[in-house]
Amino acid sequence: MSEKIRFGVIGGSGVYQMEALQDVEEIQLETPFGPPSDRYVVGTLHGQRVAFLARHGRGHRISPSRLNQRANIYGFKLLGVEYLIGVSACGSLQEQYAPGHIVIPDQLFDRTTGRALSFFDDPTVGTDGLVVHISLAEPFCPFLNQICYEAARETGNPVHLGGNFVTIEGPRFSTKAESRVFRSWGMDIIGMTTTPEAQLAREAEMSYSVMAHVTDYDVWHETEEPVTVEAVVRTLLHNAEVAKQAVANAIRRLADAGPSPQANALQDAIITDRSLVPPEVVQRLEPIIGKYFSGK
Ligand SMILES: CSC[C@H]1O[C@H](OP(=O)(O)O)[C@H](O)[C@@H]1O
Ligand SMILES: Nc1ncnc2[nH]cnc12
Repeated sequence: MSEKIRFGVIGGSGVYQMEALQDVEEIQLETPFGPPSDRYVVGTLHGQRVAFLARHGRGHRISPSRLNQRANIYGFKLLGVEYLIGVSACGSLQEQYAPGHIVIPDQLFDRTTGRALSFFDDPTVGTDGLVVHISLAEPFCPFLNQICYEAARETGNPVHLGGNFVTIEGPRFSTKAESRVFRSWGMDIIGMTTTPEAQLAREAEMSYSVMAHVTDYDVWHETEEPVTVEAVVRTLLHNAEVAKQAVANAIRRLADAGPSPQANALQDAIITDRSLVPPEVVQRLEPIIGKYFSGK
């Protein structure tokens, strides 16, 4: 890959393309983890090269549990992405986060059950022999969160900086009992895809934030109907336009940004004696860990 593309965008429900990209080319990538959700669409926005991927594939064909999120993130890494913005539809668990609002969460709570959560924990692709424990105390990049917040505010749409985002396995929506428990735990918004996207981005040393746009009040609200796909889609049209505008503003604000603040996230995370890590493991994960083994 000759050209380095520093900025990436993953579009979720309702965001399957970014019309603002110019001089577009489509790139099909293969990864050691299999194929990403779709072809990457690379184009220019505010003078920056940006790679866009439809998280569920164009046409929304892949269920949250079946997403090959490792392939998606690995593909962005191959392209050279340092800053990655996810766009996600979410339910609200608090009255003040109303449908149509944007939330830039600062915390993540994992309630998924069956996903591949790490590049470094997969016997089927031969990563035995390398143990890595990243820090996820701050699961979203605080620097990028601030940029996304200001970028979203610029649209004039209501936006909240901070919030606890719970990721459920899906694909079903929650029961009322579950929704009430999440509220009692202090959760603010609910979705199905930010785990493991956020932690894989951290493992890949990218800055990652999610622009979560609220489509519904999940199922806890006394006076609102329980969430349905129909209700989500009704709100999506407005939300998707605001989110795309906010992402474009964020790219403009990132134009002069230095290297990602997460660029050394693996520095203190590799516990295995480096001389014992099998060369094939290093080779398979070269775009992610190569720099830590180049002097081996
Ligand atoms: C269409 S409602 C449920 C669906 O929407 C969200 O998707 P994404 O995060 O990709 O925008 C949610 O996580 C579920 O996958
Ligand atoms: N209520 C909800 N629960 C989980 N994911 C969602 N995506 C949009 N609304 C949602």
